[in-house]
Amino acid sequence: MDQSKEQRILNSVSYNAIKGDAESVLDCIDKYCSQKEWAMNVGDEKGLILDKIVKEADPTVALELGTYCGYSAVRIARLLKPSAHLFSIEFNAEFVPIAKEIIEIAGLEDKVTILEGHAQDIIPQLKTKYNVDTLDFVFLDHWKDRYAPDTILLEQYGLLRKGSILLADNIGFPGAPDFLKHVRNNEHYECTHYPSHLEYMKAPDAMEKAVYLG
Ligand SMILES: Oc1cc(-c2ccc(F)cc2)cc2cncnc12
Ligand SMILES: [Mg+2]
Repeated sequence: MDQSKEQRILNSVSYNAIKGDAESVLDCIDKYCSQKEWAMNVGDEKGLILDKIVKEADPTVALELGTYCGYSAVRIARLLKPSAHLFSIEFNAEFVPIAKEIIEIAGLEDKVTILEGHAQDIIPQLKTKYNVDTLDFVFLDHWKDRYAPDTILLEQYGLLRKGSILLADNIGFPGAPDFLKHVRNNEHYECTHYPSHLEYMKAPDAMEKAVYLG
């Protein structure tokens, strides 16, 4: 059976990246996806915004919704302090082993736990099954119509604390209007908009930071 695009991305990383070197894994994926096959990684341009917010948050416990090939998991985990951990939720069973392998090539397997399933099923288990207290940083990069309901779930399950930082990808395109409606003009959030471009393209996109105020 023909290989998938995601398997071809893994092949490229496995062949070209330096084992244990997260930067080289990111560079390899960005090179492959800008020159060979477009893929929905957050990419190098929006990746710099992600880096900035992760450094600002300096999270002990981070959550990512939408692992895909593990590009943003590597991007986030490479910045985490020794005691910190990233949980990443992915529902597509084909992507999970590929992401695991890419994260391992980056040498970050001890910093990242990939949880396979739908966010709406896993978020309610984070405290009980995964011993999470509250989340310091959340990167939303999964189905755009799930940003708002999953954010509400995070609130309802007491997973956000005063100062928890949410960062959402694709606010410009494909867009997440319900999420913006929920966090903007909401006394419980302080929002900041970051205009950028769609990964590997000239088309406009944007990210939104929403700090939970308690
Ligand atoms: O960053 C992203 C981009 C796109 C996307 C799709 C089609 C298109 F034409 C342009 C952009 C889809 C995504 C789905 N999940 C997470 N991130 C995504
Ligand atoms: Mg995205």
